[in-house]
Amino acid sequence: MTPPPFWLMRQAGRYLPEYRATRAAAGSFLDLCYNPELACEVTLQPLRRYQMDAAILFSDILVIPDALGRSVAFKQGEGPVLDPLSGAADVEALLVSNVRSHLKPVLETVSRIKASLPEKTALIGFCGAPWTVATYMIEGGSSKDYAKTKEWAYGRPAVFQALIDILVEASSDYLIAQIDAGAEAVQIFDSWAGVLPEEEFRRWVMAPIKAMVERVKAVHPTVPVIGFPRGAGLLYEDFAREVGCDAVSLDTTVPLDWAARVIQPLVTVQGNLDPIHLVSGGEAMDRAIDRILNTLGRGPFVFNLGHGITPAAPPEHVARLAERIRAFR
Ligand SMILES: Cc1c2[nH]c(c1CCC(=O)O)Cc1[nH]c(c(CCC(=O)O)c1C)Cc1[nH]c(c(CCC(=O)O)c1C)Cc1[nH]c(c(C)c1CCC(=O)O)C2
Repeated sequence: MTPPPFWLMRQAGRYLPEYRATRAAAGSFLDLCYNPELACEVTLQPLRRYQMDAAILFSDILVIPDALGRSVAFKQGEGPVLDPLSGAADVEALLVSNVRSHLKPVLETVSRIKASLPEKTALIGFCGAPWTVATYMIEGGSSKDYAKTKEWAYGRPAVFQALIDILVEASSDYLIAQIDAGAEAVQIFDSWAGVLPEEEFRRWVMAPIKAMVERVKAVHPTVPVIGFPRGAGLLYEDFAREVGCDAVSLDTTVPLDWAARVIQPLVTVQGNLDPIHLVSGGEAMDRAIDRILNTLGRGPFVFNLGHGITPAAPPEHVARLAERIRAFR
């Protein structure tokens, strides 16, 4: 047995003092996302400490609404704040043709990272999935219940479909451009996939991601696509079977034995250490890491967290995690 490859969602971030220093020098969070030199620097920071097997582009899923002409801001302690879409007229006014030129700095960041990475380290590009990005655009930020977005999806499906179609096209083009610039795999983050009933999950999570995978594969057939339908529960199986992703990222709640038996025969699995184990550390973290390695580490597997690392994780716990994965035989 060789140790599985690993990287961590949000591996560049506030738990690292060097990130906080660069972030403070950059101005706003979006300024950092659009500054190729500094975005490349923060992408590489966690790799210098922990030598992950992959780097993930430093950016955010909300650069797409920003590129489409919606106002996006990140307020200290509040998370993202967007000017919420109010209806069909706002959807029609989205600046679809603006996306590639607006996101040029991000593509330059990709090229810079690629040029700085050793050959053996993979570069992962990413974007948000249409459903999750739509929730931010309609709610105007984070949400507890996604009520407005669901009202659009259930009660005004034609308008909602028009928005989803725009996001499918813009996001696939963006992923293709990231691959053109040097990304060697891409991940589609559907962080709020888990709040929908079955029928709507198929329509608003599975179908748009399937359309995106088809578009990306038409241009780059061999570049792996990782899907992350966080919270999909039992629907992880149909997602893995039907959407066309090469790998599926498992959230923290997915039972390991079930994943080994049902999902791993279909696709490569990635996951799923609870990020809070990285905060509490100690023997409980060690046991959780070992269970994941022992259950999933003998099949096609990438070690990761079940969601993004939190600012409270002590960097030495991440070092302990990296050591433990590398010691797996
Ligand atoms: C839902 C979502 C967002 N962004 C993202 C998602 C999907 C994954 C997930 O569910 O966590 C994805 C994302 N955001 C960021 C990355 C960078 C790459 C990485 O290291 O993984 C990635 C892949 C940087 C970031 N994106 C953000 C930060 C923190 C901003 C800061 O430094 O002040 C970072 C490092 C801001 C952000 N961006 C978003 C929120 C809700 C927030 C505020 C919450 C927070 O502050 O952690 C939207």
